[in-house]
Amino acid sequence: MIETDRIVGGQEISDDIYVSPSVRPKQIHEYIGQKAVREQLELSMQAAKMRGESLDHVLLYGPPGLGKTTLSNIIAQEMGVTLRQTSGPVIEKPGDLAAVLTRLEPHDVLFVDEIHRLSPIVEEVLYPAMEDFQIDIVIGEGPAAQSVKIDLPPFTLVGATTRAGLLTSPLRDRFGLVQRLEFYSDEELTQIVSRSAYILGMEALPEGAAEIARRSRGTPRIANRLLRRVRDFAQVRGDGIITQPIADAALNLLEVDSRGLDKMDRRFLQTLIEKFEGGPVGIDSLATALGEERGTIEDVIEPFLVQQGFLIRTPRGRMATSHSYQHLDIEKPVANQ
Ligand SMILES: Nc1ncnc2c1ncn2[C@@H]1O[C@H](COP(=O)(O)OP(=O)(O)OP(=O)(O)O)[C@@H](O)[C@H]1O
Ligand SMILES: [Mg+2]
Repeated sequence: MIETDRIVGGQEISDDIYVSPSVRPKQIHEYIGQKAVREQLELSMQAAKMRGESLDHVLLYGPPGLGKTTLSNIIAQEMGVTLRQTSGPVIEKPGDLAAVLTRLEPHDVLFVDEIHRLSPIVEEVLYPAMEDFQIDIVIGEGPAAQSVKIDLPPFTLVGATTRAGLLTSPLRDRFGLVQRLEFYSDEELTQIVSRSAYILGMEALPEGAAEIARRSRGTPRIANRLLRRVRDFAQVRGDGIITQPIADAALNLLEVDSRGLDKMDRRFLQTLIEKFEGGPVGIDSLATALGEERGTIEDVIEPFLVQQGFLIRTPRGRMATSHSYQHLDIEKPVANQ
């Protein structure tokens, strides 16, 4: 099974809490990369401010650890308003949502993480709240029950999800700004690593930062995590300075390979190649062979492998690319068509 504290996983793990708050960018100019998203948001925020209105509702989606929470904090900061945070699974009943909404001040940002996990009855309450800044709540029970309309101050809902495909279309349609966060380039991640090292008072040479960046799977959260591990190694086995050879040795020890793949990724590709002749094979057969849940494979393993060209998803199933064979050093059989 996949360890929940997978070192190259995009999800937040216990280890991250020591580093994330201090290195999290607070202003938009500190937010590295995601140029298109940043430009769009800056424009919309400026326009909203000029009109004295609240910013349109924003939906941020993309794999974990790419900076959705960070960006929502920045939006509130740039708009000069308070950020209220909650998440889909936390809001169990319509009343929970009503309580959050009625406490908002004009133009506040309400951040709803994992918005795809809102229950349908809660979602119903959200529609008029987003559209007309109004909610209908039911007071009392049985025949005496009464529906009451409550006006809300204009606010901005920032929804975040790793699974945009799971959003219902009425919810999705109510966001004025829908932005997809992309994996970061090696150059952008190098900047992120260097910036974090500086903030944390570490000495990292540019090649050392670049080595960590290359192995961080396009994900700032992973880059910051690997940086901390490399620092430990540098202190114990070196002189504390993060050089390229030190970063390389530390990451090899952690079994994060030159492309950022870990044991789990390699096992996935190996199974696909060795048990299924490289595919195409259905996701369910692969899941069974690996003893993993289908959802985990789809969310946690595949996106990065697809993005890096190790894997393709076809209507007939998953297929390993020649890139995979090369990376695992397995000879690709000549097709006999
Ligand atoms: N553009 C960026 N520039 C610099 N650092 C960043 C950037 N984006 C994210 N980070 C760093 O990566 C860490 C993870 O980001 P964040 O918590 O915003 O991810 P997320 O997309 O909300 O993930 P999740 O889906 O797990 O909620 C942050 O602590 C921050 O330090
Ligand atoms: Mg988050």
